[in-house]
Amino acid sequence: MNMKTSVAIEKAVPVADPDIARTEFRNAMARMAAAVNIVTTNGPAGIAGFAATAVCSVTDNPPTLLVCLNRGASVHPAVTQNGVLCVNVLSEAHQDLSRLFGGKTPVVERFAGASWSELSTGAPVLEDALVSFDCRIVRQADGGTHDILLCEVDAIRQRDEGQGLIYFDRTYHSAGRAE
Ligand SMILES: NC(=O)C1=CN([C@@H]2O[C@H](COP(=O)(O)OP(=O)(O)OC[C@H]3O[C@@H](n4cnc5c(N)ncnc54)[C@H](O)[C@@H]3O)[C@@H](O)[C@H]2O)C=CC1
Ligand SMILES: Cc1cc2nc3c(=O)[nH]c(=O)nc-3n(C[C@H](O)[C@H](O)[C@H](O)COP(=O)(O)O)c2cc1C
Repeated sequence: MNMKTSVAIEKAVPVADPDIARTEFRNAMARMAAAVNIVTTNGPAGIAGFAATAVCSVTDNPPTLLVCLNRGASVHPAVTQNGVLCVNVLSEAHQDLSRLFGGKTPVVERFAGASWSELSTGAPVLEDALVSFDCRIVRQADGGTHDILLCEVDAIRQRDEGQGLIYFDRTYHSAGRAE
């Protein structure tokens, strides 16, 4: 079969200028679809939460996730000092909530946008999240501008209905079935 594609394949040229490299990297990352989460924390350093796509599974033994958090984010001290966090996986109904937690908005306004409960660590659990992973941060690695947080899962709450929320090409999409 003669299958033609209309995809332009460009030669990979290493970029010397770090600003251009950052822009190219971000433009490339914008083509990588990702699930959207709200990562929350609570404890002695206060309540906080932020929208996050840099979240993934590490191992199931013990169940562990990683979360990459920008060191310059206003939420950084609260998350790292509390040592606990909850990864709340968003549904398609949560676009506005994701925008609220995506930066700049004061913490009180962020949490006023939805209903919350808690599981074992005290980190806020979004009532209608698709799934919530309540975690303790067990290790922190240096990722340059970001800290890579290894998080052991203490408790999980999930619901069966609802479609996922996907971030792709800098816009939100619903994660329906492909077929
Ligand atoms: N991992 C991260 O820290 C992410 C941060 N953001 C922030 O949200 C805002 C809006 O982002 P977009 O509309 O998607 O446009 P954008 O051009 O800033 O980002 C495009 C893509 O690049 C990646 N990215 C962006 N900033 C990054 C960073 N500082 N470190 C590592 N990867 C990064 C993400 O995959 C993002 O979807 C920006 O301020 C951006 O920095 C967004 C997504 C992920
Ligand atoms: C869709 C989306 C995904 C994001 N993913 C991450 C992420 O994985 N890690 C991160 O540190 N910041 C991420 N951000 C940015 C944070 O949500 C934002 O910096 C955070 O809310 C703190 O902002 P503040 O410093 O204004 O409080 C993301 C933003 C958006 C809109």
